[in-house]
Amino acid sequence: MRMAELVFHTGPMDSGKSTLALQMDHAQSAHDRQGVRYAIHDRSGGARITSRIGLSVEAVEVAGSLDLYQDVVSQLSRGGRIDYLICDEAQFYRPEQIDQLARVVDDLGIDVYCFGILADFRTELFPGSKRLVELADRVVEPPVSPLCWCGRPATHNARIVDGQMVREGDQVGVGDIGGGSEIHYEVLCRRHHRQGITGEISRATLSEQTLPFDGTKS
Ligand SMILES: Nc1ncnc2c1ncn2[C@@H]1O[C@H](COP(=O)(O)OP(=O)(O)O)[C@@H](O)[C@H]1O
Ligand SMILES: Cc1cn([C@H]2C[C@H](O)[C@@H](COP(=O)(O)O)O2)c(=O)[nH]c1=O
Repeated sequence: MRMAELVFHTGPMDSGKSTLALQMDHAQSAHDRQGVRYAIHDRSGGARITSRIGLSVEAVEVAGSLDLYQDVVSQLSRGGRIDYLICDEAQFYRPEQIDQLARVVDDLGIDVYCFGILADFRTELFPGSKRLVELADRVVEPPVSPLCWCGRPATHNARIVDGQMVREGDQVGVGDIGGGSEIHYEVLCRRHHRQGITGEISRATLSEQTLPFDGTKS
């Protein structure tokens, strides 16, 4: 018999994690398997799992005080059936909550699929992601990697505040990729994350280089 497992799907922002979470939920539920979806700090602002590809579904909000093991047990004791959990934005879960998820797998035989980014804009691991790497049966990268402006696979998340890439600030800052808002994110390769060269800086540098050498128009 197949053993239940704790799986961590991790990649940078915009790598299709929420899309995959929704696809897995859809695929599992198609065969009468019953699942519970959990999420926290979704970009939509609600208790939802939201994919940039346009899909969005309701989820249970993971408050900091929520004991995920007890939550599952209480749903089962009310007569519900649970075959799997889908846990999005798992980087924001507390490490204790990841331990509770491991217990759901081991003691209740329920599959737990987690999705989240590994590291923050400073390249430091989120505590929840660190615990997932420590406990997961498998750590899986999404099949499609987003690209840095230079064409290399993007592996790191940069935070942009008022147009500037920053390296200090609160670890949690819910936001989206792409410009438009005061705080947003851009995915970069390690080299350009380390050098602090965003797409905007690269475009500005390139256009300066293509101006006539004395800077005047002919
Ligand atoms: N208009 C679009 N057409 C096709 N794919 C898109 C479109 N917009 C976004 N995507 C893809 O959706 C994925 C981002 O999905 P999402 O699940 O929101 O990512 P994550 O949860 O990892 O931040 C990326 O692979 C991106 O290329
Ligand atoms: C790098 C980084 C990201 N966040 C936030 C920004 C988004 O709300 C989520 C990631 O969502 P996605 O579905 O993977 O795009 O995390 C943050 O709070 N702190 C960070 O350092």
